[in-house]
Amino acid sequence: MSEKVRVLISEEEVEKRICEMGKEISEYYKGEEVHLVSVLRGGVFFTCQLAKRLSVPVSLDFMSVSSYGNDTKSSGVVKVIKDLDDAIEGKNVLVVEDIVDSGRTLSYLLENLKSRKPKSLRLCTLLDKPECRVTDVHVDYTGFQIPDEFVVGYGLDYMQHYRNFPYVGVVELEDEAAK
Ligand SMILES: O=P(O)(O)OC[C@H]1O[C@H](OP(=O)(O)OP(=O)(O)O)[C@H](O)[C@@H]1O
Ligand code: HPA
Ligand SMILES: [Mg+2]
Repeated sequence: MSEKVRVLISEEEVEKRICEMGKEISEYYKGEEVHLVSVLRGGVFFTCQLAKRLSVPVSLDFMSVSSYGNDTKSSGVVKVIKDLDDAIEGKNVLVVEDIVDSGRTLSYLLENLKSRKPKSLRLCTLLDKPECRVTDVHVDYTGFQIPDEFVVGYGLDYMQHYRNFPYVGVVELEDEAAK
């Protein structure tokens, strides 16, 4: 098997949308500070781009969770690989993710963070696949709703590849033997 990547959302579209999201989020937190919790590894590209578009004071921390490993299907088990460095009690926490798919990762993570008593807790995702949800997750800010296709780029990987692509693309698997 080899794979091809078809562009789904161009670099220009992604960056234009992130600017819009930055304005909306800055408006919401006006007069307050926001503490971004970036979800490694996938969320890091979107976090950097979004953070540059926020006009309110920003602080930043990272948490690493994983449930896909090298598969295109969720294992169903969310593993914490790295916890936050700092406490979030009393902070306005905005979780920044690349994608909400089955919802398992974010449902687990939001419950986990809620128990640490932040002042507020909201979720921002670049991509959302609403039709794939197996667990309810409330998303406050969505960049794009996309269909049920496995996507890469802008932080998202297939077998750890393509995270650095500046656009969002769909992975198309090609059977070498069928050629
Ligand atoms: O809604 P879900 O079905 O839970 O899927 C979404 C999660 O899956 C991916 O992470 P992954 O577990 O692949 O780890 P990674 O970010 O390190 O690639 C993605 O970055 C989200 O965190
Ligand atoms: O569509 C996807 N692509 C890459 N990683 C993912 N993790 C959940 N859904 C996806
Ligand atoms: Mg992830």
